[in-house]
Amino acid sequence: MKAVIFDLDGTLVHSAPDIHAAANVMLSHAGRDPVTLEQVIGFVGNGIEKLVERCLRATGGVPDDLTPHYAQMNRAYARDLTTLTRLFDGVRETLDMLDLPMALCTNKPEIPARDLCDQLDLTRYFDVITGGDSTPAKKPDPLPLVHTTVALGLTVEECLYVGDSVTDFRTARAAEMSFAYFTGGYQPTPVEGLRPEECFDTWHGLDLSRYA
Ligand SMILES: O=C(O)COP(=O)(O)O
Repeated sequence: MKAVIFDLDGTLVHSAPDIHAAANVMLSHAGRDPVTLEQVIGFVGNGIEKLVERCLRATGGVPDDLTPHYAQMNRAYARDLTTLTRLFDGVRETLDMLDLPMALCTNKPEIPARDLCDQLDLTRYFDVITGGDSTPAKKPDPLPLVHTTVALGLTVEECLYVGDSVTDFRTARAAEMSFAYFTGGYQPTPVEGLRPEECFDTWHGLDLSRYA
């Protein structure tokens, strides 16, 4: 293994509280009731547009024109990207100890992904940051992961992808890349087709080389 590529939300950072706050600002502008943090945790992972759509569906239905709701969500989220967002315990120690090139491949749009990393002092770890709008397709399409690999100057066989969701798992499988599943994130339920030895539930003392 020559590099490790990480998912962001629910894998490295517990970002749902800020996403939740922004979603409720967006919903209040739309005249809707708020959603709970637990609902939002279930809505994260397929990009901000899907999250907005899922919030609106859960509170009365999806309007024909989603554009103003996306804009409202993006504005509210950009204001408070890291007010409530924290690294999962043990993440920084793992990143500090890993003596390999590292990259990010998230469905969060690239600008907020980069800003969040800057604000939490994460940017310096990553040679490549691929957001949900950095390529024409989002995960679970393999394109963003393959793009990240190529940008690292490596092949898919030389990289490990680390994520917390079925979407991440399917992305890695579609790209034919090794995968490690963090079960302490946003989708703790077992995934069909995932071998138990590919799972870990804590970042403390983690040796990622065993998943390669
Ligand atoms: O859905 C999002 O916006 C981001 O989710 P991800 O970091 O788990 O890909």
